[in-house]
Amino acid sequence: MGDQTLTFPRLEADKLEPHLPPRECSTPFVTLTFATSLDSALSLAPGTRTALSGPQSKAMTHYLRSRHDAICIGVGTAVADDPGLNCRIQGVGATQQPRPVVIDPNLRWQFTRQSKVLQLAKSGRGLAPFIITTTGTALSPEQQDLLEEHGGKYIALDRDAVTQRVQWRDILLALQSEGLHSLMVEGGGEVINSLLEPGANHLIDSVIVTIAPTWLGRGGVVVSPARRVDAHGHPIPAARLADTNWIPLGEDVVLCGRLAGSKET
Ligand SMILES: NC(=O)C1=CN([C@@H]2O[C@H](COP(=O)(O)OP(=O)(O)OC[C@H]3O[C@@H](n4cnc5c(N)ncnc54)[C@H](OP(=O)(O)O)[C@@H]3O)[C@@H](O)[C@H]2O)C=CC1
Ligand SMILES: Nc1nc(O)c(N)c(N[C@@H]2O[C@H](COP(=O)(O)O)[C@@H](O)[C@H]2O)n1
Repeated sequence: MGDQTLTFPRLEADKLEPHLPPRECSTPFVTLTFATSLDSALSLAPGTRTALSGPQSKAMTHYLRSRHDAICIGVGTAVADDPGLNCRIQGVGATQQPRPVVIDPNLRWQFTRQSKVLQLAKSGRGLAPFIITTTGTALSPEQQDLLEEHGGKYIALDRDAVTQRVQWRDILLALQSEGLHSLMVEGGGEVINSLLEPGANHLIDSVIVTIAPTWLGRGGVVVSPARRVDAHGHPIPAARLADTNWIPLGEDVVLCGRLAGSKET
Protein backbone atom coordinates (compact mmCIF):
# COMPACT_ATOMS: atom_id res chain seq x y z
CA MET A 1 0.00 0.00 0.00
CA GLY A 2 1.36 3.49 -0.92
CA ASP A 3 1.61 6.67 1.12
CA GLN A 4 -0.99 8.80 -0.64
CA THR A 5 -4.00 10.27 1.17
CA LEU A 6 -7.19 8.26 0.69
CA THR A 7 -10.88 9.10 0.67
CA PHE A 8 -13.80 6.77 1.34
CA PRO A 9 -17.27 7.94 0.23
CA ARG A 10 -19.92 8.59 2.91
CA LEU A 11 -22.42 6.49 0.95
CA GLU A 12 -20.20 3.38 1.26
CA ALA A 13 -19.25 4.17 4.87
CA ASP A 14 -22.94 4.18 5.82
CA LYS A 15 -23.27 0.59 4.52
CA LEU A 16 -20.49 -0.51 6.87
CA GLU A 17 -21.93 1.23 9.93
CA PRO A 18 -23.90 -1.77 11.32
CA HIS A 19 -20.66 -3.79 11.31
CA LEU A 20 -18.49 -1.25 13.12
CA PRO A 21 -17.80 -0.65 16.81
CA PRO A 22 -20.14 1.84 18.47
CA ARG A 23 -18.54 5.30 18.85
CA GLU A 24 -18.29 4.69 22.60
CA CYS A 25 -17.68 1.12 23.75
CA SER A 26 -16.38 -0.04 27.10
CA THR A 27 -15.86 -3.76 26.39
CA PRO A 28 -13.33 -4.63 23.70
CA PHE A 29 -15.04 -4.78 20.27
CA VAL A 30 -13.17 -7.09 17.91
CA THR A 31 -13.39 -6.81 14.13
CA LEU A 32 -11.71 -9.52 12.07
CA THR A 33 -10.78 -8.02 8.72
CA PHE A 34 -8.46 -9.03 5.90
CA ALA A 35 -8.21 -9.22 2.11
CA THR A 36 -8.36 -12.64 0.48
CA SER A 37 -8.08 -14.19 -2.95
CA LEU A 38 -10.66 -16.59 -4.42
CA ASP A 39 -8.54 -19.45 -3.10
CA SER A 40 -8.59 -18.02 0.44
CA ALA A 41 -5.00 -16.77 0.30
CA LEU A 42 -3.69 -13.68 2.06
CA SER A 43 -0.39 -13.64 0.21
CA LEU A 44 1.50 -15.46 -2.54
CA ALA A 45 3.90 -17.11 -0.09
CA PRO A 46 4.91 -16.93 3.56
CA GLY A 47 7.04 -13.84 4.09
CA THR A 48 5.72 -12.14 0.95
CA ARG A 49 3.71 -8.91 0.88
CA THR A 50 0.93 -9.19 -1.70
CA ALA A 51 -1.46 -6.42 -2.82
CA LEU A 52 -4.97 -7.86 -3.10
CA SER A 53 -7.24 -4.89 -2.38
CA GLY A 54 -8.11 -2.55 -5.21
CA PRO A 55 -8.06 1.22 -4.59
CA GLN A 56 -11.64 1.42 -3.26
CA SER A 57 -11.33 -1.49 -0.83
CA LYS A 58 -7.91 -0.26 0.27
CA ALA A 59 -9.57 3.05 1.19
CA MET A 60 -12.24 1.00 3.01
CA THR A 61 -9.54 -0.69 5.12
CA HIS A 62 -8.13 2.70 6.04
CA TYR A 63 -11.63 3.91 6.92
CA LEU A 64 -11.91 0.87 9.23
CA ARG A 65 -8.59 1.86 10.80
CA SER A 66 -10.08 5.29 11.54
CA ARG A 67 -12.94 3.59 13.41
CA HIS A 68 -10.86 1.37 15.71
CA ASP A 69 -8.58 2.17 18.64
CA ALA A 70 -6.03 -0.47 17.64
CA ILE A 71 -4.86 -2.68 14.73
CA CYS A 72 -3.47 -6.12 15.50
CA ILE A 73 -1.09 -8.24 13.42
CA GLY A 74 1.13 -11.24 14.12
CA VAL A 75 4.90 -11.13 14.05
CA GLY A 76 4.88 -13.04 10.73
CA THR A 77 3.14 -10.09 9.11
CA ALA A 78 5.38 -7.51 10.79
CA VAL A 79 8.47 -9.28 9.45
CA ALA A 80 7.04 -9.93 5.97
CA ASP A 81 5.39 -6.58 5.29
CA ASP A 82 7.23 -3.88 7.23
CA PRO A 83 3.75 -2.34 7.53
CA GLY A 84 2.85 1.25 8.35
CA LEU A 85 -0.34 0.39 10.25
CA ASN A 86 -1.54 3.98 10.27
CA CYS A 87 -4.70 5.56 8.86
CA ARG A 88 -4.25 7.53 5.68
CA ILE A 89 -7.83 8.74 5.26
CA GLN A 90 -7.95 12.45 4.44
CA GLY A 91 -8.68 14.53 7.53
CA VAL A 92 -7.65 11.89 10.08
CA GLY A 93 -5.08 13.65 12.21
CA ALA A 94 -2.30 12.58 14.54
CA THR A 95 -4.60 12.34 17.57
CA GLN A 96 -7.00 9.95 15.80
CA GLN A 97 -4.46 7.36 14.70
CA PRO A 98 -5.01 3.71 15.72
CA ARG A 99 -2.49 1.97 17.95
CA PRO A 100 -0.59 -0.84 16.14
CA VAL A 101 -0.41 -4.03 18.21
CA VAL A 102 2.05 -6.76 17.19
CA ILE A 103 1.80 -10.23 18.76
CA ASP A 104 5.40 -11.38 19.07
CA PRO A 105 5.69 -14.01 21.83
CA ASN A 106 9.32 -14.85 21.04
CA LEU A 107 10.56 -11.37 20.07
CA ARG A 108 11.27 -12.32 16.46
CA TRP A 109 10.58 -8.84 15.04
CA GLN A 110 13.92 -7.00 14.74
CA PHE A 111 12.48 -3.54 14.08
CA THR A 112 14.89 -0.65 13.52
CA ARG A 113 14.69 3.13 13.32
CA GLN A 114 14.01 2.60 9.58
CA SER A 115 10.95 0.39 10.15
CA LYS A 116 7.96 2.05 8.51
CA VAL A 117 5.81 2.06 11.63
CA LEU A 118 8.48 3.89 13.63
CA GLN A 119 9.15 6.37 10.84
CA LEU A 120 5.44 7.18 10.70
CA ALA A 121 5.33 7.58 14.49
CA LYS A 122 8.34 9.88 14.38
CA SER A 123 6.71 12.10 11.75
CA GLY A 124 3.37 12.24 13.63
CA ARG A 125 1.50 10.24 10.98
CA GLY A 126 0.91 7.18 13.12
CA LEU A 127 1.57 5.62 16.51
CA ALA A 128 4.39 3.35 17.63
CA PRO A 129 3.41 -0.25 18.33
CA PHE A 130 2.54 -2.02 21.53
CA ILE A 131 4.25 -5.41 21.25
CA ILE A 132 2.57 -8.31 23.03
CA THR A 133 5.23 -10.72 24.21
CA THR A 134 5.47 -13.40 26.88
CA THR A 135 6.48 -13.24 30.50
CA GLY A 136 10.10 -14.21 31.04
CA THR A 137 11.24 -13.45 27.48
CA ALA A 138 14.49 -11.47 27.65
CA LEU A 139 13.94 -7.99 26.20
CA SER A 140 16.84 -6.26 24.48
CA PRO A 141 17.42 -2.91 26.26
CA GLU A 142 18.28 -1.30 22.87
CA GLN A 143 15.00 -2.45 21.26
CA GLN A 144 13.05 -1.40 24.35
CA ASP A 145 14.64 2.08 24.33
CA LEU A 146 13.96 2.50 20.61
CA LEU A 147 10.34 1.47 21.03
CA GLU A 148 9.73 3.70 24.05
CA GLU A 149 11.51 6.66 22.42
CA HIS A 150 8.78 6.54 19.75
CA GLY A 151 5.91 6.07 22.25
CA GLY A 152 5.51 2.30 22.01
CA LYS A 153 6.08 -0.39 24.60
CA TYR A 154 6.26 -4.10 25.33
CA ILE A 155 3.40 -5.80 27.17
CA ALA A 156 4.36 -9.21 28.61
CA LEU A 157 1.57 -11.74 29.15
CA ASP A 158 1.60 -15.30 30.50
CA ARG A 159 1.37 -18.23 28.08
CA ASP A 160 -1.59 -20.57 28.43
CA ALA A 161 -0.41 -23.69 30.31
CA VAL A 162 -1.93 -26.07 27.74
CA THR A 163 -1.49 -24.38 24.35
CA GLN A 164 1.64 -22.44 25.29
CA ARG A 165 0.12 -19.54 23.36
CA VAL A 166 -0.94 -16.17 24.67
CA GLN A 167 -4.74 -16.30 25.01
CA TRP A 168 -6.83 -13.86 23.01
CA ARG A 169 -8.91 -13.06 26.10
CA ASP A 170 -5.76 -11.95 27.94
CA ILE A 171 -4.65 -9.82 24.99
CA LEU A 172 -8.01 -8.03 24.92
CA LEU A 173 -7.98 -7.47 28.68
CA ALA A 174 -4.46 -6.03 28.49
CA LEU A 175 -5.45 -3.69 25.65
CA GLN A 176 -8.59 -2.64 27.49
CA SER A 177 -6.49 -1.65 30.49
CA GLU A 178 -4.47 0.54 28.09
CA GLY A 179 -7.70 2.32 27.11
CA LEU A 180 -7.99 0.49 23.77
CA HIS A 181 -11.62 -0.57 23.43
CA SER A 182 -11.87 -1.61 19.78
CA LEU A 183 -9.44 -3.80 17.87
CA MET A 184 -9.24 -4.72 14.21
CA VAL A 185 -7.34 -7.93 13.65
CA GLU A 186 -5.77 -7.76 10.16
CA GLY A 187 -3.73 -10.93 10.01
CA GLY A 188 -1.83 -12.85 9.02
CA GLY A 189 -2.86 -16.42 8.46
CA GLU A 190 -1.85 -17.96 11.78
CA VAL A 191 -3.37 -15.14 13.79
CA ILE A 192 -6.68 -15.24 11.90
CA ASN A 193 -6.91 -19.04 12.02
CA SER A 194 -6.28 -19.04 15.77
CA LEU A 195 -8.91 -16.37 16.38
CA LEU A 196 -11.44 -18.41 14.39
CA GLU A 197 -10.95 -21.48 16.59
CA PRO A 198 -13.88 -22.46 18.85
CA GLY A 199 -12.11 -21.37 22.05
CA ALA A 200 -11.63 -17.82 20.75
CA ASN A 201 -14.19 -17.05 18.06
CA HIS A 202 -16.83 -15.91 20.56
CA LEU A 203 -14.59 -12.85 21.03
CA ILE A 204 -15.18 -11.71 17.42
CA ASP A 205 -17.94 -9.10 17.10
CA SER A 206 -17.73 -8.41 13.39
CA VAL A 207 -16.10 -9.85 10.27
CA ILE A 208 -15.28 -7.67 7.23
CA VAL A 209 -13.49 -9.49 4.40
CA THR A 210 -12.34 -8.01 1.11
CA ILE A 211 -12.54 -10.62 -1.65
CA ALA A 212 -10.38 -9.85 -4.68
CA PRO A 213 -11.19 -11.48 -8.03
CA THR A 214 -7.96 -13.41 -8.31
CA TRP A 215 -6.56 -16.86 -7.59
CA LEU A 216 -3.08 -16.68 -6.06
CA GLY A 217 -2.38 -20.39 -6.55
CA ARG A 218 -1.09 -23.03 -4.16
CA GLY A 219 1.66 -22.30 -1.66
CA GLY A 220 0.26 -19.07 -0.27
CA VAL A 221 -0.68 -18.09 3.29
CA VAL A 222 -4.25 -19.32 3.62
CA VAL A 223 -7.18 -18.54 5.92
CA SER A 224 -8.50 -21.97 6.84
CA PRO A 225 -9.23 -22.64 10.52
CA ALA A 226 -8.71 -26.07 12.06
CA ARG A 227 -11.27 -28.76 11.08
CA ARG A 228 -14.08 -29.32 13.61
CA VAL A 229 -15.90 -32.59 14.17
CA ASP A 230 -19.26 -33.41 15.78
CA ALA A 231 -19.87 -35.81 18.67
CA HIS A 232 -19.60 -38.74 16.23
CA GLY A 233 -16.32 -37.57 14.81
CA HIS A 234 -17.89 -36.37 11.54
CA PRO A 235 -16.46 -33.18 10.03
CA ILE A 236 -18.55 -30.03 10.42
CA PRO A 237 -17.92 -26.49 9.17
CA ALA A 238 -15.35 -24.62 11.24
CA ALA A 239 -17.30 -21.36 11.22
CA ARG A 240 -19.99 -19.57 9.22
CA LEU A 241 -21.15 -15.99 8.85
CA ALA A 242 -24.70 -14.78 9.51
CA ASP A 243 -26.47 -11.48 8.83
CA THR A 244 -24.26 -10.98 5.80
CA ASN A 245 -24.02 -7.86 3.71
CA TRP A 246 -22.11 -7.94 0.41
CA ILE A 247 -20.80 -4.56 -0.72
CA PRO A 248 -19.25 -4.29 -4.20
CA LEU A 249 -16.27 -1.91 -4.18
CA GLY A 250 -14.59 -1.49 -7.56
CA GLU A 251 -13.60 -4.96 -8.77
CA ASP A 252 -13.66 -6.39 -5.22
CA VAL A 253 -16.55 -7.33 -2.99
CA VAL A 254 -16.55 -6.66 0.75
CA LEU A 255 -18.34 -9.33 2.79
CA CYS A 256 -19.57 -8.21 6.22
CA GLY A 257 -21.24 -10.38 8.84
CA ARG A 258 -21.02 -11.86 12.29
CA LEU A 259 -20.00 -15.38 13.26
CA ALA A 260 -23.12 -17.54 13.44
CA GLY A 261 -23.73 -19.04 16.86
CA SER A 262 -20.56 -17.73 18.51
CA LYS A 263 -22.37 -15.02 20.52
CA GLU A 264 -25.90 -14.51 21.76
CA THR A 265 -27.69 -11.88 19.69
N1 LIG B 1 -4.21 -9.94 2.70
C1 LIG B 1 -4.25 -9.47 3.93
O1 LIG B 1 -5.23 -8.84 4.35
C2 LIG B 1 -3.12 -9.72 4.87
C3 LIG B 1 -2.04 -10.47 4.48
N2 LIG B 1 -1.05 -10.77 5.38
C4 LIG B 1 0.03 -11.68 4.96
O2 LIG B 1 0.08 -12.79 5.83
C5 LIG B 1 1.41 -13.31 5.88
C6 LIG B 1 1.82 -13.53 7.32
O3 LIG B 1 0.99 -14.52 7.91
P1 LIG B 1 1.63 -15.63 8.88
O4 LIG B 1 2.93 -16.05 8.33
O5 LIG B 1 0.59 -16.65 9.12
O6 LIG B 1 2.00 -14.80 10.19
P2 LIG B 1 1.12 -14.03 11.29
O7 LIG B 1 1.18 -12.58 11.00
O8 LIG B 1 -0.21 -14.65 11.48
O9 LIG B 1 2.03 -14.26 12.59
C7 LIG B 1 2.10 -15.57 13.13
C8 LIG B 1 2.96 -15.56 14.37
O10 LIG B 1 2.35 -14.75 15.37
C9 LIG B 1 2.65 -15.30 16.64
N3 LIG B 1 1.41 -15.54 17.39
C10 LIG B 1 1.15 -15.05 18.59
N4 LIG B 1 0.00 -15.41 19.07
C11 LIG B 1 -0.54 -16.16 18.15
C12 LIG B 1 -1.78 -16.82 18.10
N5 LIG B 1 -2.69 -16.77 19.08
N6 LIG B 1 -2.03 -17.50 17.03
C13 LIG B 1 -1.15 -17.54 16.02
N7 LIG B 1 0.03 -16.92 16.02
C14 LIG B 1 0.34 -16.24 17.10
C15 LIG B 1 3.39 -16.60 16.42
O11 LIG B 1 4.75 -16.27 16.60
P3 LIG B 1 5.79 -17.36 17.18
O12 LIG B 1 5.89 -18.43 16.13
O13 LIG B 1 7.05 -16.63 17.40
O14 LIG B 1 5.16 -17.89 18.45
C16 LIG B 1 3.09 -16.94 14.98
O15 LIG B 1 4.12 -17.67 14.36
C17 LIG B 1 2.31 -12.30 5.17
O16 LIG B 1 2.66 -12.79 3.91
C18 LIG B 1 1.41 -11.06 5.05
O17 LIG B 1 1.73 -10.31 3.90
C19 LIG B 1 -1.08 -10.30 6.65
C20 LIG B 1 -2.13 -9.53 7.07
C21 LIG B 1 -3.23 -9.19 6.23
N1 LIG C 1 -6.80 -4.80 3.29
C1 LIG C 1 -5.62 -5.28 2.84
N2 LIG C 1 -5.48 -5.52 1.53
C2 LIG C 1 -4.32 -6.01 1.06
O1 LIG C 1 -4.21 -6.24 -0.25
C3 LIG C 1 -3.24 -6.24 1.93
N3 LIG C 1 -2.06 -6.73 1.45
C4 LIG C 1 -3.44 -5.95 3.29
N4 LIG C 1 -2.45 -6.15 4.16
C5 LIG C 1 -2.50 -5.66 5.51
O2 LIG C 1 -2.18 -4.29 5.54
C6 LIG C 1 -0.89 -4.12 6.12
C7 LIG C 1 -0.10 -3.11 5.37
O3 LIG C 1 -0.54 -1.88 5.81
P1 LIG C 1 0.21 -0.52 5.43
O4 LIG C 1 -0.28 -0.13 4.08
O5 LIG C 1 1.69 -0.75 5.40
O6 LIG C 1 -0.22 0.43 6.48
C8 LIG C 1 -0.25 -5.46 6.11
O7 LIG C 1 0.72 -5.64 7.09
C9 LIG C 1 -1.46 -6.33 6.36
O8 LIG C 1 -1.86 -6.29 7.71
N5 LIG C 1 -4.63 -5.48 3.72
